[in-house]
Amino acid sequence: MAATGAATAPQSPADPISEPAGGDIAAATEPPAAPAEPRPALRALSVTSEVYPLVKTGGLADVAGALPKALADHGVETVTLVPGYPRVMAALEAAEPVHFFADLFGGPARLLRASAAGLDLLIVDAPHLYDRPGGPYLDPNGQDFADNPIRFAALGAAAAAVGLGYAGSWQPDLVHGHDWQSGPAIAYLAYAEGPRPATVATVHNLAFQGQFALSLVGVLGLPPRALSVEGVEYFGSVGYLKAALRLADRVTTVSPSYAREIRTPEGGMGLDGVLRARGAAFSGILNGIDTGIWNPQADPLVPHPFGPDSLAERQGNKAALQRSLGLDEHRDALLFGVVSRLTWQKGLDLLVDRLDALMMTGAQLVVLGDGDAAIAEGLRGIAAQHPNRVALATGYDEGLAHLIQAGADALLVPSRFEPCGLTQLCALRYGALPVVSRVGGLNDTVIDANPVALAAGVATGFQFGPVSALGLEAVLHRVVELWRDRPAWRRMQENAMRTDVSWDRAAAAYAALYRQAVAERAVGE
Ligand SMILES: Nc1ncnc2c1ncn2[C@@H]1O[C@H](COP(=O)(O)OP(=O)(O)O[C@H]2O[C@H](CO)[C@@H](O)[C@H](O)[C@H]2O)[C@@H](O)[C@H]1O
Repeated sequence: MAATGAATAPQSPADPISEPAGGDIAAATEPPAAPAEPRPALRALSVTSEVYPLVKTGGLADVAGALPKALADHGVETVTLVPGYPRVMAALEAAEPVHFFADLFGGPARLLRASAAGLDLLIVDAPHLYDRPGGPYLDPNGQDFADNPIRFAALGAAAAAVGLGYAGSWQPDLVHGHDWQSGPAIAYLAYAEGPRPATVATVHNLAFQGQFALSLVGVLGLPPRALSVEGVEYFGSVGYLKAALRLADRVTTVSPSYAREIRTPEGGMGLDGVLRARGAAFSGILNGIDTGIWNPQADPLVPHPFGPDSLAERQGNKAALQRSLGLDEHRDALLFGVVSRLTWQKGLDLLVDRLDALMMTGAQLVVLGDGDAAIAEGLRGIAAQHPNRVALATGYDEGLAHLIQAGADALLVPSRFEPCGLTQLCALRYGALPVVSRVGGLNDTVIDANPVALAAGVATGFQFGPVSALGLEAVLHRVVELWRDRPAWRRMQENAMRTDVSWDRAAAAYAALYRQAVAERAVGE
């Protein structure tokens, strides 16, 4: 594959990141240089398949949306590269073309520079790949787009073009790729000749690996040596996530506990060996949440704002939540909430299994979620038996998600594995005590109400393990027991709400990691 610059650039689709004939129109149209401003300490290109609020299917979007703002306080200027899906294109106010690709995997494409929702964006406007109905990955029937490997290879080719400095005038010091969709970006940069930016790959969920037929290698335009165990080859196929984990200068995941778990054969989903081999280049940095959006004292989606010193106000939100879903408006009924994808990962089948036991305690349950039809069916069945005590809301509903956090007494997250988890962080901030399995980031963010933590006054929620229906039932009984002691419950709510769940610490850690990676690359070159 060509490295940088037009001089070496063939025009074959199998070499998508080489300089196309269109050239750099931004360079041609830019006004004369203004007096030099101090250059920001570090420029990062974030490569992601989703970013809140433009396009979201899960927590990756939240992270990609919030991290740039938090990094700005740590001397990092971030530009976010996303595919030009219809909903992204529709959100752009003013977009400036900064580069043309004559042929980006089967059609012409443009790179647009724009801002939207406070984000500085580069958009891959490739209608043949992204302008279609459906979500970012699935068609309207819920099937993966057959050309997903190509769609995200194109994102990677655009990332590499920006990273290598021949797509527009902005060039990053570092490229930060998220999940398997950014594997090609990391691979193109790793196999580029000449200087390149440092690279960081972050795993938000090891279960999604982007594994495709070996024949794809020819289409990607990677050099033959890429097809080895040291490169993109993964158990006889092409592995996008594997490539990122193997080839990025630094690899991170979203909590220290998950970083430990996925280094083991039990938790590593086939990639533990690759991760162990990275040694100290692989680490866990705990996610935060956007505390501007998730602020119970000033949340436009919450009818009764409240803080740790005005917890009584929460009662109005609980009543509003019960009313909106047709539950009895009992203030003393312990109201559990769930906001989640309904999947095996999230362990909600365990909840279905134990719902009868929960009903016997007199508690109420509100579930907002979408996904597995069998889990939804199980919940619907119980809701039909207890219409005034159990409600299931399907679909994606931002307003209801906020109201559940603000009105439920406890939030259930019984995940089988959880890289970090964001809903328990929102729950801490909103005083809905999180009830979580002792895995991954759930383990790192919730302090269990065991006798020692209660005596020390530091408990913020409930943990259970092992992750089983019986384990869940046991913790539900502990929660019900503690609910009877309202002063203790209230103390826990105050602790929970005072927990620092912001991005600040994580942003400092990412900024430090970026600087190390950039410094090492400079030395290595
Ligand atoms: N029906 C619905 N309506 C409205 N909002 C809904 C919703 N269902 C879910 N959400 C929202 O979607 C987000 C889900 O984030 P999570 O971190 O809990 O899970 P996810 O598994 O998608 O993310 C993966 O990536 C993130 C980010 O790194 C990791 O924290 C996580 O462990 C990993 O599995 C939250 O903001 C939640 O409020």
